[in-house]
Amino acid sequence: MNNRFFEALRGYFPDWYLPDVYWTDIVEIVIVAFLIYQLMVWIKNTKAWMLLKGILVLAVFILVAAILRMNTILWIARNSVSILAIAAIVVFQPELRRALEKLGEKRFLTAIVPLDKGKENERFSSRTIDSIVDACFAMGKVKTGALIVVEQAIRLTEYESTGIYLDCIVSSQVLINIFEHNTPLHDGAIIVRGNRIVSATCYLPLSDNMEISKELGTRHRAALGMSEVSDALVIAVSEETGYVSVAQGGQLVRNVTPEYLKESLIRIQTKNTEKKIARLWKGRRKHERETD
Ligand SMILES: Nc1ncnc2c1ncn2[C@@H]1O[C@H](COP(=O)(O)OP(=O)(O)OP(=O)(O)O)[C@@H](O)[C@H]1O
Repeated sequence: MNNRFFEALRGYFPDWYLPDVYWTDIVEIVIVAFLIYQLMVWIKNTKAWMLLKGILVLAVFILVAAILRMNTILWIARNSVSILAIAAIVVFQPELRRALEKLGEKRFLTAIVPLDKGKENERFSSRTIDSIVDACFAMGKVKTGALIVVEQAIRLTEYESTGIYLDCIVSSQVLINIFEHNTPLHDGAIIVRGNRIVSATCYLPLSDNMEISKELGTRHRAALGMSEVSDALVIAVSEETGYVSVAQGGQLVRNVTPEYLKESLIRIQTKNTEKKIARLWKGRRKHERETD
């Protein structure tokens, strides 16, 4: 069909050069366009944008050097390309890691290869959501600082190990107790996995985002930093203002309402696909029985 189409087109435009296009070529174009788009989005959302601007300035400088035949500069440029490439990989290691992790996070991968089946069971309940929301706003009211990391698909083992190992069910009372001033566990962050608090006093990576408000200190910087290097949802309760803030995907939303926090938590509550399929299947069977 493809060939017939191009033959007909060639008949109409005999002088035109029309290459043979197969469906694989179209798929290839779509894949490449998608990859370029993702790369552009990645560049826009990370420090890579600054790098790109730097590369452009360097490229213009080298072009001018080439036009003016400045051989020493050209020799330096030629010999430092590989060093610069390695330096870029080192500097952008967190972003590159995040990009690869994001690739593994994609739902289509887990839909085809159910690698994360175990994680499905670790989804948190609505009771956990209510406990977190209640505790955060209760702590905010009395200006008790808190930092809560709600783990998602990416395991936070390396951060978990910086704190004190715990294994207890999430409840608002436990959360309030952990962050109570002058208690051994109040400093640092807690990590919530499923319905359990797995670690307290954890040290999180600090964001080096220059755009973050100067009035925010290290607690909020740590919340943002954690959200930049993982898919976790991080909640910070300010000791200074009592405001509850939410960081996710490198974005910090300050002074959120209980409804906003609850909705954010519901959104990340892992959907149990198995249950869904079972429910659909059950519904179908029921329907079949009724129509029998
Ligand atoms: N890297 C980190 N990882 C985990 N917790 C951290 C980290 N840095 C700071 N914190 C927590 O934040 C507390 C200090 O908060 P700081 O006052 O500097 O931040 P802030 O953003 O101004 O918050 P607040 O509004 O509550 O004062 C520390 O006592 C500690 O509990």
